[in-house]
Amino acid sequence: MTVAVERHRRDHAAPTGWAEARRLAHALATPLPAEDVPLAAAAGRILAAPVRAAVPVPGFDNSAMDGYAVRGPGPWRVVDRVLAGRTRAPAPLAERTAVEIATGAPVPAGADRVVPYEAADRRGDTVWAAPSDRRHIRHRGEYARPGRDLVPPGAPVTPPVAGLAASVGLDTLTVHARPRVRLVVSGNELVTAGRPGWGRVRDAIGPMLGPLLTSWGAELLDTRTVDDEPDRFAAAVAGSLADADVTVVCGASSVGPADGLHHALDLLGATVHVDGVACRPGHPQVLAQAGARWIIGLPGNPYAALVAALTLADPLLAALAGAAPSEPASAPLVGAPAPDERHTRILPVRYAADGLHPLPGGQPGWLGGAALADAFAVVPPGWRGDGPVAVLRPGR
Ligand SMILES: Nc1nc2c(c(=O)[nH]1)N[C@H]1C(S)=C(S)[C@@H](COP(=O)(O)OP(=O)(O)OC[C@H]3O[C@@H](n4cnc5c(N)ncnc54)[C@H](O)[C@@H]3O)O[C@H]1N2
Ligand code: MOO
Repeated sequence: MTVAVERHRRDHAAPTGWAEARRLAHALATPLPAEDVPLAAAAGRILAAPVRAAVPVPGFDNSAMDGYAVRGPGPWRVVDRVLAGRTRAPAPLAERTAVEIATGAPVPAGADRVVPYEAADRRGDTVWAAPSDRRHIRHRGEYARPGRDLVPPGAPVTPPVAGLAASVGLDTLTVHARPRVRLVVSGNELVTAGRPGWGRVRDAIGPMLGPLLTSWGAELLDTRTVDDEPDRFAAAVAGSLADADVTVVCGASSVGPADGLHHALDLLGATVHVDGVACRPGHPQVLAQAGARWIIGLPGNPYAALVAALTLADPLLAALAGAAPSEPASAPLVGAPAPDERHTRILPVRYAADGLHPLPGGQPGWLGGAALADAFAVVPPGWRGDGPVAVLRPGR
């Protein structure tokens, strides 16, 4: 009870505005150190150093078409056939000769252009073609020279970035470490499998947040369940800090006698940056820091937990991974909710031709609306149904 009474006093502090909470969660954190990782493992990470060409691309003058490499005015006598994959240069072309050539094969020195098959007329060993300005030759280093920076630090490693890196001779990329995250799910009432008996509640947050945090770039260390006894709960949070950059706690963030997050943060001497956010649902959310470690407290109601994760976990993980804050899209909202002067409301919505339509089933304790949602509309305080609203899409 002492815990609850202390909390009531602190709870008079004004909550942080939703947009400000989101901004703080990104602005307060600095990126984790850089590491070199193989291309296959780099997708989704954020570059800590530029992608720098190690070799010229193309690596040698080569044909952009299947056809004939020719020299001088035609007709030309076909003297050889050059396919891709050879590692020695073909013999230089003499005047009025041609080689049959494949796309990507090295063009012999002296060739003026490549005549595609479609533009060529071959009879026996002789080939004719109309004059043309199109050369169809890709020159060594025309796309990139060694040492050229192609993608800047801070950019995400998309599949094309990985492909580009391979094309310029790289096997690894220098990226920021992934934030190591642990989920601590608390509640005496929780069960983690099967049909909950009377008085029991199935944990819905662990199965939702694990994949969500991973989609935001986290390396999920594990999910731990812990009961509500304050000292055991505090020990679980303290223990998690040993190896987790971010400990996400759910179901202990409010003001009740069993809501021990603030007690745990006091014992840790943590700095609390956000304690309550002016949004519905999801107001009992916490962002705290103990040294270089971060603690996020999410409410126990599952939809409220999702909203709070969108508010604090998404931007914090982005910042630790070295990514820019995600800029929400915006779209008109059709069917205004009742005005709320003080809170930002986060609604599950479906896209339609005329805009976003709120879905039923957005109660704090129920994921029915969220499960069918295309996205989540952010309705600012005092919104009266005019103009577009910001839209969040989990799983960027
Ligand atoms: N006097 C006040 N009471 C409450 C307030 C308040 O401001 N003043 N806020 C309410 C709001 S809003 C929320 S949200 C909850 C948040 O409470 P906690 O974060 O401390 O969470 P619990 O009390 O443990 O649980 C709340 C609710 O959610 C269920 N739950 C918890 N964990 C899970 C889980 N992993 N999966 C599914 N369901 C879960 C739990 O059984 C409770 O029903 O506080 C309100 N009270
Ligand atoms: O966070 Mo609570 O209702 O706002 O579920």
